[in-house]
Amino acid sequence: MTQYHGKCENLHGHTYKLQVTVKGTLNEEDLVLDFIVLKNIVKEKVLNKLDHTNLNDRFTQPSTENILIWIWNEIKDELKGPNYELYELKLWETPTSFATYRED
Ligand SMILES: Nc1nc2c(c(=O)[nH]1)N=C([C@H](O)[C@H](O)COP(=O)(O)OP(=O)(O)OP(=O)(O)O)CN2
Ligand SMILES: [Zn+2]
Repeated sequence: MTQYHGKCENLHGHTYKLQVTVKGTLNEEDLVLDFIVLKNIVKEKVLNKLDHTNLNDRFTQPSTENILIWIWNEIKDELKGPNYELYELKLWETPTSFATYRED
């Protein structure tokens, strides 16, 4: 992180884990949202843009918090359907360090 003092100001990598939560009601197939559709949106809008890139090229400060806000803005319109909407994001930087983002 560029705007951080401590061990994390040095260039380093993480194996992030992202959890996307959608809320809604059942459709005519008794699904809120097909997992396959959800995964394709996340792949196209998030993973293809961030995975194996230098996050410092996209973010002034690649904190978990800033990355979450960016992901939210990338997928919130895609995840707005007649019966569902984006509810919450959770992003793990390490198995023990994570942040959660929601707009209430
Ligand atoms: N609120 C936040 N705090 C920190 C963030 C962040 O994004 N938001 N990021 C970092 C660093 O990126 C750092 O890599 C993470 O630190 P840490 O959890 O200590 O990760 P380690 O892999 O070094 O874990 P160890 O438990 O020390 O092995 C810092 N803070
Ligand atoms: Zn880090």
